[in-house]
Amino acid sequence: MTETIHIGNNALQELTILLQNRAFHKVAVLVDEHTLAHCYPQLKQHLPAHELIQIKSGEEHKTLQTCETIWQRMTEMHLDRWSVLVNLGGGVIGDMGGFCAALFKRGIYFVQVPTTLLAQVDASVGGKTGVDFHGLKNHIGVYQEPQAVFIHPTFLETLPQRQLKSGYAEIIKHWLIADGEKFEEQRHIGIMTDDWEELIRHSVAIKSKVVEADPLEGGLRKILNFGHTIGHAVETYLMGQPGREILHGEAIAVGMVCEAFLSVKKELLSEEDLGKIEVFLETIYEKVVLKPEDVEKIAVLALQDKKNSGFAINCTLLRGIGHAVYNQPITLHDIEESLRYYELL
Ligand SMILES: NC(=O)c1ccc[n+]([C@@H]2O[C@H](COP(=O)([O-])OP(=O)(O)OC[C@H]3O[C@@H](n4cnc5c(N)ncnc54)[C@H](O)[C@@H]3O)[C@@H](O)[C@H]2O)c1
Ligand SMILES: O=C(O)C(=O)C[C@@H](O)[C@H](O)[C@H](O)COP(=O)(O)O
Ligand SMILES: [Zn+2]
Repeated sequence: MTETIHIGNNALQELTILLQNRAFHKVAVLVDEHTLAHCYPQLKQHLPAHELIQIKSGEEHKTLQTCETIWQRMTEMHLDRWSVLVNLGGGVIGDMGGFCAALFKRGIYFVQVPTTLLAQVDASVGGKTGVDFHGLKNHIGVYQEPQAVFIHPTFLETLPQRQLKSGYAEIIKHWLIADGEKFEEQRHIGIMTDDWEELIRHSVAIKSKVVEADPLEGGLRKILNFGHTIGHAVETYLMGQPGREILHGEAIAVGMVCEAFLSVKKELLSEEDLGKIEVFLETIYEKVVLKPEDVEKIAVLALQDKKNSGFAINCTLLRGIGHAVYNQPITLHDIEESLRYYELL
């Protein structure tokens, strides 16, 4: 089933219509402290009677422990199987809220109301839900598509610039795997764009088409994971180093440089295209400082990647800008070489 996706400043009206039509027994809204302050005041005008579940923001709270808190609140509210959880937040809220709804009483309904650029262009679409496990990214989870997705670009007005940039990395990823012309056009504009809605629609269209073709990531959907084999390893490794944590999109930007480097090494991508990708990403993201002693510890984390077959690391690489290829075998040595390449840039 492909979820219904509403994009635009009438999206919240569409949410009202859905809730009226479906007449869910109970409505609960999952927020963190920032979305409670910045987004909930506008959302609540579009909701029937409902209750709030508030959790702390941040990747470090995307855990089974937080899920227990959410499930306890859902139990206290006596949510039944005809209730709905409205996830008002970024990818952490959406992934964890979707996971909690999918497992509670073997599954209640949920809808995504993404409030970060990253969630609006990527996380809210496609039904990947879950939590981190001892730092391993999305190690525990299920595929469960929401009833619908309501993307309200106005929510981005209160999003900090660093978070905006984090989401922009997933937009760049979509161009690199599926639209080389868009990459070529936008790399000269950069993040100064003020027409987020057009870029959101373009990204959602790319992701939706891939998810519709391969919802459970048997093959093609792995292209949406470009930059993530190494990006997730970097994100996990730095998450465990107090003061060195980086945002998901920042880690994926590192991963995209490294996996583009390996695309050249595997004679898929040209040196010229690697240069274009590096220059564009360098103009947007601060260099993530990696020390020589980090490299081997980061590389081994890629052995847990969900695209792998046993201990064989299956990476998504680029056959050109706008053309991704999945299930490309790489080694720990390849990953270490790519990280050292990044380190020396
Ligand atoms: N399921 C998927 O397909 C998918 C895709 C991409 C990323 N993800 C996951 O998404 C997570 C990252 O999501 P994220 O980047 O949205 O981070 P996030 O959910 O942590 O939100 C980022 C920060 O912005 C705050 N915030 C949210 N909306 C705001 C607003 N409108 N105004 C002001 N502050 C606001 C949050 O409180 C938080 O502090 C990662 O865990 C990643 O693994 C999932
Ligand atoms: O939807 C997908 O498929 C993606 O790979 C989107 C990614 O941007 C996202 O970070 C996803 O959560 C990563 O998936 P995972 O299976 O590597 O945890
Ligand atoms: Zn991602």
